[in-house]
Amino acid sequence: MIGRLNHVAIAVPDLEAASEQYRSALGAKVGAPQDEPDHGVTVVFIELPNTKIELLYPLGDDSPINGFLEKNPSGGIHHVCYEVDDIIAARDHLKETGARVLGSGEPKIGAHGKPVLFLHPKDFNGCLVELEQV
Ligand SMILES: C[C@@H](C(=O)O)C(=O)SCCNC(=O)CCNC(=O)[C@H](O)C(C)(C)COP(=O)(O)OP(=O)(O)OC[C@H]1O[C@@H](n2cnc3c(N)ncnc32)[C@H](O)[C@@H]1OP(=O)(O)O
Ligand SMILES: [Co+2]
Repeated sequence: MIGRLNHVAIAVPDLEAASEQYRSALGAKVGAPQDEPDHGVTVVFIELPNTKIELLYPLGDDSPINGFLEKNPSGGIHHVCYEVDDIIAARDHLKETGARVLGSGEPKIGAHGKPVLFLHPKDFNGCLVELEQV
């Protein structure tokens, strides 16, 4: 059911410093910061030849990544995003397997303008999973 790896997200305590490090130390192609108010984060995408890295920084007081950054003050890998063809079919199948779909259970529009959903990390070996319909 899942297809390509769309992105790996890293929560960072300093978005500008992390962007600059990927640009100058790692020599990566780094995009501009993008506010995602529906998701409570500001994101910076880094284009790699085979996938993307999504740097995440909290936006607003009730950002879903506040708790993660409190527990991991120097940042850390926050989620992986897999592509699916049909997010509603994927969601319904996953619910049948007992996986918890986060939030309202309805897809939201993600940073690429496409529907996304999140699955509880405790149901996936401690790894928060995002699904994106492509
Ligand atoms: C823009 C968009 C896009 O790409 O298009 C995005 O990516 S938006 C990316 C940001 N949006 C999201 O993450 C939306 C989905 N996330 C959520 O709903 C939340 O962050 C949860 C995953 C439910 C975590 O909520 P909260 O921080 O309140 O944590 P909690 O204290 O209830 O956590 C319950 C347990 O899960 C662990 N936990 C929390 N976040 C985790 C993570 N990212 N990876 C692995 N484990 C994690 C905690 O350490 C804790 O474990 P222990 O009990 O063992 O200590
Ligand atoms: Co993401």
